Amino acid sequence: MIERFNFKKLDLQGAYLIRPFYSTDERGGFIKDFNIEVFYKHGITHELKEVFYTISKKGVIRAIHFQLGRQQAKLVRCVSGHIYDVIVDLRPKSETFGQWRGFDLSSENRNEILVPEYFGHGYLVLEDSVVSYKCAEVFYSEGDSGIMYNDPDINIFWPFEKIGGVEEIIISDKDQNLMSFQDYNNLIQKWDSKRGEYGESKYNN
Ligand SMILES: Cc1cn([C@H]2C[C@H](O)[C@@H](COP(=O)(O)OP(=O)(O)O[C@H]3O[C@@H](C)C(=O)[C@@H](O)[C@H]3O)O2)c(=O)[nH]c1=O
Repeated sequence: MIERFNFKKLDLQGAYLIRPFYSTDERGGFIKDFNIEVFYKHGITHELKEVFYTISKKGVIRAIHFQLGRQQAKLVRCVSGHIYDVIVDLRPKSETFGQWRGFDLSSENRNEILVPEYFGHGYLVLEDSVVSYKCAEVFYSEGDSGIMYNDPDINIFWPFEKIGGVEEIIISDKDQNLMSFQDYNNLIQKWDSKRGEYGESKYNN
């Protein structure tokens, strides 16, 4: 069995749901989740700069993260287990600013999400999981930032019932003290006046 790469443009402009190349035979399976030429053909021209993996127990929530400065587009896939993955459009000039979309990513469905620059990203772990990231920018610790997973303005519907309720979440200290969407809006205003247009150029910090 051979399944070719498949790219689905999402309604948050610049984001994609991608099914990797997959083939199976009597030995097992073969998955290719990135190929520069195929991605280029579909208009995704990010340079791959960094790859990392996170390992999480059921109930872990990592959200909603982004880098302030040195924007980092990333290709995210759950290589083992099952997560509920969420992207949030944080481009102030976008028609879908502040909107979120959620996706089941699992080793079974093999789906991956292309998270564009200026998006927030996070996930809830529904089964013990390993998640892979292929990033178009390196990690920039000074710019490491995020918005609270339960921000009332963004209002993400996390499937907490699948982990036994919200009281079961496992969350880092950092993620319990992230900014609100309102704070983010205020921050953007400051950037606008100090550094020019947000959303159209990469910052060099
Ligand atoms: C993300 C990252 C973290 N680190 C370090 C910082 C810290 O000491 C340790 C763990 O970092 P964190 O707690 O921020 O890891 P984590 O909460 O898994 O952060 C990740 O969450 C998801 C949702 C994303 O989208 C990623 O881009 C990233 O922000 O690893 C790096 O050295 N390089 C990296 O690229």
